Amino acid sequence: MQSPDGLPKNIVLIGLMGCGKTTIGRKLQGMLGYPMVDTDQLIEEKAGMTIPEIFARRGEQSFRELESAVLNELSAPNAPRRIIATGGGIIGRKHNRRLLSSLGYVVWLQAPVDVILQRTARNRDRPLLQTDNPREKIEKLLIERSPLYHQIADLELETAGLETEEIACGILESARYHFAAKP
Ligand SMILES: Nc1ncnc2c1ncn2[C@@H]1O[C@H](COP(=O)(O)OP(=O)(O)O)[C@@H](O)[C@H]1O
Ligand SMILES: O=C(O)C1=C[C@@H](OP(=O)(O)O)[C@@H](O)[C@H](O)C1
Ligand SMILES: [Mg+2]
Repeated sequence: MQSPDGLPKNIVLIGLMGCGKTTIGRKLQGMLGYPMVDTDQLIEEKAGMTIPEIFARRGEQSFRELESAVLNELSAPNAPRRIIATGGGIIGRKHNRRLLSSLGYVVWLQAPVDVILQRTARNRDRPLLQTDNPREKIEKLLIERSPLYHQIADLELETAGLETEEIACGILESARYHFAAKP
């Protein structure tokens, strides 16, 4: 499929909490002029609760079920082109990884643990980090999840020290090159 902006498919943002998926997704929406969706926001709409409320009242497994359901919906045939920001744990399930890969150009946003800690300390809306030792939790998740992010990433991008504008421009340039090489 050809497209005038050189991006025939969705852009999918993956990576650990605090790497900037939601922020960069919004930036790309402003630059590309087509909609961005965030799986976390769709989950909250579906559940009628915030993410901390879902974790507290129903537990993480229930959150993961909702996450998979939302991803299935985004994968419907003939769904419009979008920028898709995901939650950091969406890659845990094999079926989710398969869907994400087929949805489009998958970008793994990265940041060092110190930067993640700094960025995520600004609010309390990430239940997995509401522990006595969030650093330990981030390090553990990074070890567990990095191979899974790597499995499906078309692009791996270090974000520390970069402005959001630079990151978004870098993604667009790489995506266009990717689709030009593999139409
Ligand atoms: N490149 C960046 N430079 C500085 N701060 C950033 C950058 N990307 C994201 N942030 C900040 O980090 C925090 C977490 O970003 P967010 O987009 O919510 O991450 P994610 O969706 O991956 O969890 C936000 O406060 C955001 O403004
Ligand atoms: O890493 C995770 O398992 C999670 C990441 C969060 O999204 P962000 O990565 O956007 O913070 C959110 O989906 C939920 O709190 C669980
Ligand atoms: Mg987010």
